Amino acid sequence: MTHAMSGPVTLSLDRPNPFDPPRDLARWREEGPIRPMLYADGHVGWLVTGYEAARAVLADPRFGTDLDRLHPPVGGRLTQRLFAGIPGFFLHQDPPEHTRIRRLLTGQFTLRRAKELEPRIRQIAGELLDGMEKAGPPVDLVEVFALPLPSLVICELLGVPTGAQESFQRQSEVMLDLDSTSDQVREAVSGLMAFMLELVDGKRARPGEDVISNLVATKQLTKEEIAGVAMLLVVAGHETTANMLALGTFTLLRNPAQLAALREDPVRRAPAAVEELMRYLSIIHIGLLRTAMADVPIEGHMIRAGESVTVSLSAADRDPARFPDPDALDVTRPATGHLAFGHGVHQCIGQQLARVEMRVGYPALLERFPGLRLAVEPEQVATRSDMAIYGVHRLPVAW
Ligand code: HEM
Repeated sequence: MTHAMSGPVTLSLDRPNPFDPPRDLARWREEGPIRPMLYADGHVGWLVTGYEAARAVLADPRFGTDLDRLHPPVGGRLTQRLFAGIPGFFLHQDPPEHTRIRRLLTGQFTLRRAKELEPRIRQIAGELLDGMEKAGPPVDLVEVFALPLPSLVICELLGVPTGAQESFQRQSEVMLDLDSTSDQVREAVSGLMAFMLELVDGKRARPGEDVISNLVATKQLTKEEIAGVAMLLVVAGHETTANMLALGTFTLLRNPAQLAALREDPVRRAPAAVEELMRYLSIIHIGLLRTAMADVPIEGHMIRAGESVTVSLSAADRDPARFPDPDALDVTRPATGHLAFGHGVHQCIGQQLARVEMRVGYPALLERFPGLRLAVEPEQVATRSDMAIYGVHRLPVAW
């Protein structure tokens, strides 16, 4: 149904229900797939809420991701700005620069490569769960499992030597700590960058079988660019997977019928459940930011060169035109085609790895703790509605 649209809307990040997209998005999507929106700096850009329109924008090379041109839709600053100027940070580069770097990595992030890592991921998950069992209930699932799992996998991927893992984790912890100030994060970013530069030197001297050594071997990137790529992999692959593991577990614990369906055959049902949790939760909270680099007509609107566009993945992934009964969590539905990993040239390069981490992580957790439950009232679980990536700050659980 199409209603007459009023003036530009203002995006709220408030979620009346912790598992549903921010307020108003569903209503706005009903009114149309794209609409004018007031940005934090006072200029009027666009908000995309419909699935097809979201795909169209993300697939269109006339929309760019250059940090200098992006404007925050809400809040005073873009957290991404902390990474401005880091060479090799290709998430915020447009083709052909983006293509030059990304194509050197794609071969290392295939499904086959992710599957090869599966036994090691299973082992890491098992060891973390041993620690959790030993600690005894209650524990914070984020601290003991959801965050260290992707963190250790990234160490493995980048070939961070065992002795240096602690220093790496200390630096990335500050960077990812939600209570860190901008100054602390800035300091951690430069600390981690220094760590990465040293790591690249180490790999030049003693190559291994890891992403950094492989990038060094291509001889196509500078040392700084390789360190920047490594930095991006840490930033992009850490909090995202961690939040999916923790928020996904919270979601399952609050949907007992769905949890029971997954528990019936966790390993076989995990792949579909992971896709559905990805769709249902679509954790990139604000959405993906783009700037039009030319005039582009979309769904009857003309987006002018220079205007900002925010693509709300959480609204698109609940579009009833694409997913029947979209607000119902159904871990057995075919949810593929969701946009939670993005779409187009920037579509998540780590998606197969993230999938394996989740397909291993959820069943391992559920099988180890058949009585897993929240250790606090659900209302007491603090959600990250103030962060770029949605999730939970802590998830106290018992069993
Ligand atoms: C559940 C976990 C994850 C989610 C929800 C997620 C989501 C996303 C999304 C939506 C994008 C597109 C951003 C855009 O178009 O502006 C993206 C890009 C990216 N992701 Fe992921 N991601 C996850 C896990 C990972 C992992 C495990 C890694 C690597 C180890 C990773 C590395 C990257 C990189 C490097 C990019 C930039 C790609 C480019 O610009 O070409 N992600 N991710």
